[in-house]
Amino acid sequence: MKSKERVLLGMSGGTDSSVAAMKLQEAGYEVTGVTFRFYEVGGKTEYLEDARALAGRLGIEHITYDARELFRERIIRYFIDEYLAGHTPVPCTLCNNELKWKLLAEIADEKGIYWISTGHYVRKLFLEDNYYIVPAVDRDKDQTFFLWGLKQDILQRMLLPMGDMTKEDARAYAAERGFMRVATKKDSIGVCFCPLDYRSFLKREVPMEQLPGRGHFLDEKGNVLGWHEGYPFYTIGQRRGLGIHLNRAVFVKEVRMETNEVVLAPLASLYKKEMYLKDWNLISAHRVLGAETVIVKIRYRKQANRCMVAQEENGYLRVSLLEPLESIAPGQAAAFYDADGLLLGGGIIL
Ligand SMILES: Nc1ncnc2c1ncn2[C@@H]1O[C@H](COP(=O)(O)OP(=O)(O)OP(=O)(O)O)[C@@H](O)[C@H]1O
Repeated sequence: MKSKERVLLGMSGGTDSSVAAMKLQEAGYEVTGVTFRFYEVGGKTEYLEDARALAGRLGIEHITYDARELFRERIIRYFIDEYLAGHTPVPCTLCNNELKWKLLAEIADEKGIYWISTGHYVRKLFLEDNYYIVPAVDRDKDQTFFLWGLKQDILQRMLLPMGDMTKEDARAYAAERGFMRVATKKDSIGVCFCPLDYRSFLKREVPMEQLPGRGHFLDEKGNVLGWHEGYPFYTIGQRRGLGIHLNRAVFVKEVRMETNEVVLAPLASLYKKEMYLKDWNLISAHRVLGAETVIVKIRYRKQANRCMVAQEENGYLRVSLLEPLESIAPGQAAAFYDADGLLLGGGIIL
C-alpha cells in the first residue's frame, strides 16, 4: 500500500471496518471515516456511537452521512416492489453497487480524497489494464458475490485491507491492540433492515389493501392444491413454510403475479439450463462473451456452475448452463468468475 495518502473509509461500527481503519492507519494512510445512516433497527444508533468512538480513539476524522431517505427510496422500496412483482430481490447487491460505493466516491471527491475503502472481505487485482475483484483469503467470508456491479471508476480507487485476513485474524488484530469491543462484536446477519423473515417485514410495511390476499397453490398441470397467503410471500425454490401438507415433497416452481397463483412441483421440475440477465455489468466483456466457459454463481453460498454467455439483440445476456440449476429466481443476481476466481461481472435474473 502507498503511504501518506488520504482514504475515505466506510465505518459501520462493526469489527471489519474497525479493523480496516486500524490497518489503513498503520499502513500510513490518513484515514477519514464516514458512517452512513441507512436504517436503524428500532431506532438504535449504537453503531454510530461505536464508529465515532473508535475514530476518536484512533485520532481520525469522522463524519456521519444521513442516507436514510435515499436508502428507503432506493433499497427498501425496491425490496418491497420486487416481492410485489413476484421476484426475489437482492438488496445487499443493489446497496453495494448503487449506494455504498457511489456515496463513498462522491463524498471522497468533495473532500479531495482519492482512495475509498470498506471492510469487505475481497481483494483487488490489476490485470491487462483492468482492475478486478478477487475472493478474499478467508473463503468463508468472501463477499465478491455482492460487488459485480462496480465499474473501473470505483475499482481503481478501492483499498481493501480485509482481503488478506481471516475473520479470526481480524478479531485477534483488534484484541492485540486493546480494542476488545471491536474484537468481540457479533457478526451481522442477513439483510440489515430485515435480518430474519421478509414475510413479517412485508406485512408490517405494506398496507393490507396493497397485498393480493389469498390465492391458489397449483400443481404443474394447473390443478388446485390449496390456498396460500398471497404470492409475495413465496419465493422460487422455497420448500419450508408453505402451509400445505401433501404426501410428497414440493417446492415453489413459479410465482404468478397476474393471477396470484403459486405453482408447486417436485424438485426435479425446478431445474433449468438457461437464464437471461438484465442490468448486467461486465468488468471484462471479452473474458465473458468470448470465453468458452465461465463460472456463474446464483446464490452467495451456492455452488459454482459452468456456463456460456452471449449478448442477445434485445440487450439481455443469455446464460447457457452446462449443468442444469434449480431455483433460478427472477430478481436474484448471477455473478460471473473465471477459473481463478476473478470476478468478471454479473446481472439480474429476468
Ligand atoms: N452504515 C455504514 N456506514 C459506512 N460504511 C458501511 C456501513 N455499513 C457497511 N459499511 C461498509 O461496508 C462494508 C461491508 O458491510 P457489510 O455489512 O456487508 O459487512 P460486515 O461484515 O457486517 O462489516 P462490518 O464488520 O464492518 O460491519 C463494511 O465493512 C463497511 O466498510
